[in-house]
Amino acid sequence: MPTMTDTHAAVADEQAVLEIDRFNLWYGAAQALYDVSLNIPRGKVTALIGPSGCGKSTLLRSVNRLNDLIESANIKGSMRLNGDEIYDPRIDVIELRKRMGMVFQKSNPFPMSIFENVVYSLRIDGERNRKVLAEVCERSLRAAALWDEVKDRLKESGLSLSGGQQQRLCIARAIAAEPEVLLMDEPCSALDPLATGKIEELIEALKGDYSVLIVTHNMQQASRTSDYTAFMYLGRLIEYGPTSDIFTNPHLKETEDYITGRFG
Ligand SMILES: Nc1ncnc2c1ncn2[C@@H]1O[C@H](COP(=O)(O)OP(=O)(O)OP(=O)(O)O)[C@@H](O)[C@H]1O
Repeated sequence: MPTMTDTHAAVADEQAVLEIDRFNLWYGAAQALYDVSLNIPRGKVTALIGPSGCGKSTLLRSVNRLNDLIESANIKGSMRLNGDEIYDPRIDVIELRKRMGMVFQKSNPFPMSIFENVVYSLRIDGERNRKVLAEVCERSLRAAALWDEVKDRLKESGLSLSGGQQQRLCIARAIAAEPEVLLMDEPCSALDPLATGKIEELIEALKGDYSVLIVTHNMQQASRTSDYTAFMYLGRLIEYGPTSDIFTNPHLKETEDYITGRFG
């Protein structure tokens, strides 16, 4: 197994929103990430793929420091969000997390109305202007491709929506906060194919306006929705490049074996 990442030259043409530099993570004595270096481009969708247990979720959760909540976790290395060191001991983690959106495997609407779910981050920041709240709500629901389905029921509970709608509501809530990067951890794994298709279309539509880093088990999903793909194996980043190249013309045999289903 190669210990150096094969990063395709095209990645260097992109402007990075997130720079991950020789990042290592241990759970107690067990190392889960080894010297991972990758730049996540601005305004693009980047997919993290790889077999179960290779460290995809660990890497994603490290970006917004969710791994701080795990006592046994220790890190070495650097991550920068628009130039700011994420692991700077002086950084305010709450403020840092506000700069990122996070969408989990299982949708997690708050037990409140659809409207209040979407404008939640603005409420936290003390926004009271109804016109502003209504505008942000509509814009975010439109961006999350949910507006037409819910515009007449904004006062109903977010929990009254279908699973797929709930996941789009969570994306709308994340978008409303204008995140610098949107992190998605297998956002379709609990959804049926129809709802999955809608989320995939939505992710495609977010390109350009948003920088998305998405963990997925599903290679078709990675190839359909992402501009760049990073292949991880056993805690290492093996190959990283434009999605079309990774899927049709990978440089490494390990990547080819994985994407053609020979293991994983
Ligand atoms: N909280 C934890 N404590 C100890 N070990 C952990 C913890 N979370 C993950 N691990 C271990 O770290 C390694 C990477 O796990 P991780 O969940 O990041 O992989 P993954 O690629 O996201 O897997 P999957 O696709 O199955 O979700 C695995 O060996 C896992 O058992």
